[in-house]
Amino acid sequence: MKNVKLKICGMKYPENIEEISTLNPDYLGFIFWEKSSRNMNLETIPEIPRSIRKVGVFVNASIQDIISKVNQYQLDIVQLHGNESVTYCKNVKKFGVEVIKVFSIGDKFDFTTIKEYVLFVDYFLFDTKGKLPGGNGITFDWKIVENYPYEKPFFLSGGIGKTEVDAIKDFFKTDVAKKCIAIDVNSRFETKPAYKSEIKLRKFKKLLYENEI
Ligand SMILES: O=C(O)c1ccccc1N[C@@H]1O[C@H](COP(=O)(O)O)[C@@H](O)[C@H]1O
Repeated sequence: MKNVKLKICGMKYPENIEEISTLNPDYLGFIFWEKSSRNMNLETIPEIPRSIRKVGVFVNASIQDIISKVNQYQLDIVQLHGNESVTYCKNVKKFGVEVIKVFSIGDKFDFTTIKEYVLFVDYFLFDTKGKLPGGNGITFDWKIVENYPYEKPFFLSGGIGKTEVDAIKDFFKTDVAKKCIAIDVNSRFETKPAYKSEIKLRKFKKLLYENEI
């Protein structure tokens, strides 16, 4: 049994945060990008179990802004979803948070281009290249990830919904999946922007479990 972790991203509404927390995901994500319909604008995040790690998602933000949000919302992890450099990641890590660096994948991807990041981030996250920096709701060809050459663990993301369960199952038969620590879901589980369906997510979690993913 692989027991992959689950990250539910793009949370915004207090009652929905509390409701989705009852599913005990491993990570809850909050978008800090003003142009997103999921932009987080609450003063505080409601109390959630400590076992659920809070991830702040940023797109080319200033380090100052990141640090202020980490302190305000007690974020455990920072997800960098823009063109942040290796030096930038290194500087964010100095503040004692874990760093997820995102790379968006198109028709092909040269993993040698991200080698310099390996020493300075905690995880990679592979998302689909699209019109928006993230939250495009479309999948990419996961076969590309089979060429991933590093040991650094990664999150698999981009348009994942219930219809991807069979593909996820197949992906977890590949060698590279040993390095995939989490499945990241977002727009495909929404009933309206940023509002996640508890029923759909519960079913998805159950399907992952039943398929021994
Ligand atoms: O969701 C957004 O609005 C968003 C905006 C800016 C950066 C990242 C964003 N979301 C991230 O995108 C991925 C994939 O989402 P989806 O499944 O394709 O909807 C996810 O990691 C979100 O954190």
